[in-house]
Amino acid sequence: MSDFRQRALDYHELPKPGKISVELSTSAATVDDLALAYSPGVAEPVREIAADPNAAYRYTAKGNMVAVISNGTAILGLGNLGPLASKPVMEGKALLFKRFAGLDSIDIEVKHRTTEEFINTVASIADTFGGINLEDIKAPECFEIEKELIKRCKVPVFHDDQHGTAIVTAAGMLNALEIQGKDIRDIKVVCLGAGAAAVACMELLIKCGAQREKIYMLDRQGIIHTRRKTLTEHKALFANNTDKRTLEDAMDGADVFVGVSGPDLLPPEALALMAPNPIVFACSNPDPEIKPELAHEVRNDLIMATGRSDYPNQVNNVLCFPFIFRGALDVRASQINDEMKVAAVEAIRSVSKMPVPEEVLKASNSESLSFGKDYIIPKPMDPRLCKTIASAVAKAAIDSGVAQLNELPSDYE
Ligand SMILES: NC(=O)C1=CN([C@@H]2O[C@H](COP(=O)(O)OP(=O)(O)OC[C@H]3O[C@@H](n4cnc5c(N)ncnc54)[C@H](OP(=O)(O)O)[C@@H]3O)[C@@H](O)[C@H]2O)C=CC1
Ligand SMILES: CC(=O)C(=O)O
Ligand SMILES: [Mg+2]
Repeated sequence: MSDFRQRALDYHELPKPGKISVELSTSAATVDDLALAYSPGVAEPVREIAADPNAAYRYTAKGNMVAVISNGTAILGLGNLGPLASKPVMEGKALLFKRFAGLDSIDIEVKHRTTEEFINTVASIADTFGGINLEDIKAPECFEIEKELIKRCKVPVFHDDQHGTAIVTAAGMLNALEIQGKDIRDIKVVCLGAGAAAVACMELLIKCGAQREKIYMLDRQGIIHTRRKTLTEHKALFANNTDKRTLEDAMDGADVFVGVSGPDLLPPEALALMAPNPIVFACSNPDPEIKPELAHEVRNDLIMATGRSDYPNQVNNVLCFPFIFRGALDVRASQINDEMKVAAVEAIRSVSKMPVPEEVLKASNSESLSFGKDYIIPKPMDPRLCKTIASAVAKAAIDSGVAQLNELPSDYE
């Protein structure tokens, strides 16, 4: 067994199995404490909440609690391995919520037969939480699930693989284009993958100025084009009126490659076909579409990013979901809308241009980091991310009319 594999297994097993636990937030030492916490005292907040559901924010942990919910149908790039196997990833997301944004989070893995059954299950428990983070649910079901749950739930529902990934990709891409001297309105984009992450990433890049007809999206059958039959609704939005059919056809002269598909799917020969000063976001986890070492061997003019922590330029939704929920929950937003997403993109971009604090250099084993080809996006452990993104998101929620609280928390300024 490789050393890293054993270390990863030990990390999850020891000192006790898993990565999260529940801690008490108040005293439960004496008879008097128990009389307040449980019977008879607990009846008082029960009555308050029965009279006014908003009182749950005052008397329970709801307002600082996010559920991470999956059915395990698209676990990272590992595929459909079922709900239970997704648990380490979902516990991991809960760990990241707590570590980076101080949000309490619990993972819930749902076994279901139909999409409707999944939707009903989540809708039935949604009120317990301040927000719902959907994770690793495959396309095309993820689109209907999110749309229906947004309609049915009073708390924000956010499919992280769609929007968290899109926000971080857009932030990193706008920065990378600036460094490579390319205009988003002119770029030819290849997107390998046509699922949850791909569709949302390309839609957000289009909102940022990319042209739909210059995007070539590929699935397992090659380029999605207008003569293909039986395309799903979301793939059809990207059907390109082209004679190109293969990845190599699409890569010829491309400025940007976004990989949200699977491991080692970008051959070096295809990378060699790209235009000068290309941008390659090989975001599949845990193994990217091309290994950075190999990509740098083929091109010395590229900007290279992956979804992993152990290479420069980690384009990963961890840079978004803890902070976007922090901002949304702090003003009790009823949803996470486009205004809040765009605010998050700009906030992430702004942190990447600030001088990097010593503690971040230390945590990332770097001697220096400054905005450039190997630092297009901040490191997740940058303590400025939380305040910068959360406050931008909370302000956008207030300005766009979806916040129930119309003032930022006092510690934001
Ligand atoms: N870095 C980050 O932050 C994130 C990275 N990702 C990564 O993106 C990938 C996809 O995730 P997600 O969108 O949630 O999953 P989905 O299951 O929704 O989509 C997967 C897509 O990849 C395509 N695909 C798979 N294998 C191939 C192949 N051999 N050739 C071409 N296309 C292929 C599928 O094609 P088809 O439609 O034909 O089945 C499908 O369109 C994963 O590797 C995941 O780790 C996801 C979210 C965040
Ligand atoms: C990062 C992530 O959410 C994924 O790879 O699915
Ligand atoms: Mg995911």
